[in-house]
Amino acid sequence: MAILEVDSLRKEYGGFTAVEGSSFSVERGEVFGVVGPNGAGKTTTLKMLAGLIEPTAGAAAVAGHTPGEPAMQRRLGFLPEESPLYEEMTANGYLEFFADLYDVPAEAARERIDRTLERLDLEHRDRRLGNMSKGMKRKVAIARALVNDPDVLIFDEPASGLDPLTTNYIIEFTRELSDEGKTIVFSAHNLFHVESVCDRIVIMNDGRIVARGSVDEIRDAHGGTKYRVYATVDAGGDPVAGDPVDDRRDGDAATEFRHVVGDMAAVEAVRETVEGEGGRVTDIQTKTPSLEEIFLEVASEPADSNGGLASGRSDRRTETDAAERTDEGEPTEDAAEAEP
Ligand SMILES: Nc1ncnc2c1ncn2[C@@H]1O[C@H](COP(=O)(O)OP(=O)(O)OP(=O)(O)O)[C@@H](O)[C@H]1O
Repeated sequence: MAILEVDSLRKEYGGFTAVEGSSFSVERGEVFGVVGPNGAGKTTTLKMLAGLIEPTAGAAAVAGHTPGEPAMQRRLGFLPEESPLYEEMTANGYLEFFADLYDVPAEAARERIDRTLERLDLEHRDRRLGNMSKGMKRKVAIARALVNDPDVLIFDEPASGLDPLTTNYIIEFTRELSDEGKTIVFSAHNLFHVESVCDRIVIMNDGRIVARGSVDEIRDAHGGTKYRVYATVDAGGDPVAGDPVDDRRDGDAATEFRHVVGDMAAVEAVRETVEGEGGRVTDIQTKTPSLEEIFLEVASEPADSNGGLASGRSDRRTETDAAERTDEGEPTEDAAEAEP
């Protein structure tokens, strides 16, 4: 059952469209990744879900509530990309302060804070936040997002700029939270982590969703596994009956080449051609594209508003946006970007 629904979200800043036609839903207990290059619209999307900024058009619902409603805020934990903390406070004092804001009874708050900081392996809890390392501060910010024991967590770049050990800790912690039934939506640049922890993802580019699904589904939709067939034929022979090959080395006695094909039937066709020329296949290797390779491919292609790839790139500053606004009502003003 979907706990988070996003329907045709759009966000404009002045004449600039930062997010356009964004629709997706997240099931209870899922880890859902929002991926994309710098400026793709990830933070804007997450802020709209957290109720920190108002969409220009479209709607979102978290556990049945509109972002920003007090009932939703109680069920949501948000970790902003930048999380300035009150430098003079200790980690304990800071987290107790936020627990109090959420009306968590003092004893329950103490237990929750202790447990979370223990799991995050945060030492020196009575050290001033201003004297903590970047990684320690990030852990405190994560603990703050959990202080109200939310069902849904929205993490914007939870491990950005941290060392590999701390990063792994945070990614592992995210996985544990999901195992406990929490729903997590997070954005990240590290695609290896995204691939290792996310059930499903959307890839955004230029404000639009350009691919969606599990990493495997996206991989299949973008060519899936490829087969590299290495073969040799006598010099002068025709390696694959006129098909252009990807790599070819002409020697005095033989021509060696590599041909990349998409399925086993094509592999067999190459083999038959090669053997028909008196040559032989010397090796066959499978090549599965990494999420990074797919990302680079889709991030350079235009998108339609449904998350499929389309033929025409939309200009994010088009006049047609103005026409759309007239149909859908006046854009609303941004809510103040305050911390929740
Ligand atoms: N308050 C704002 N006013 C005007 N433009 C904005 C504002 N916030 C974001 N933008 C623009 O909207 C676009 C999307 O920004 P957003 O921060 O959502 O991207 P992002 O995918 O999170 O990028 P990054 O990976 O660099 O954090 C960018 O071009 C950005 O400059």
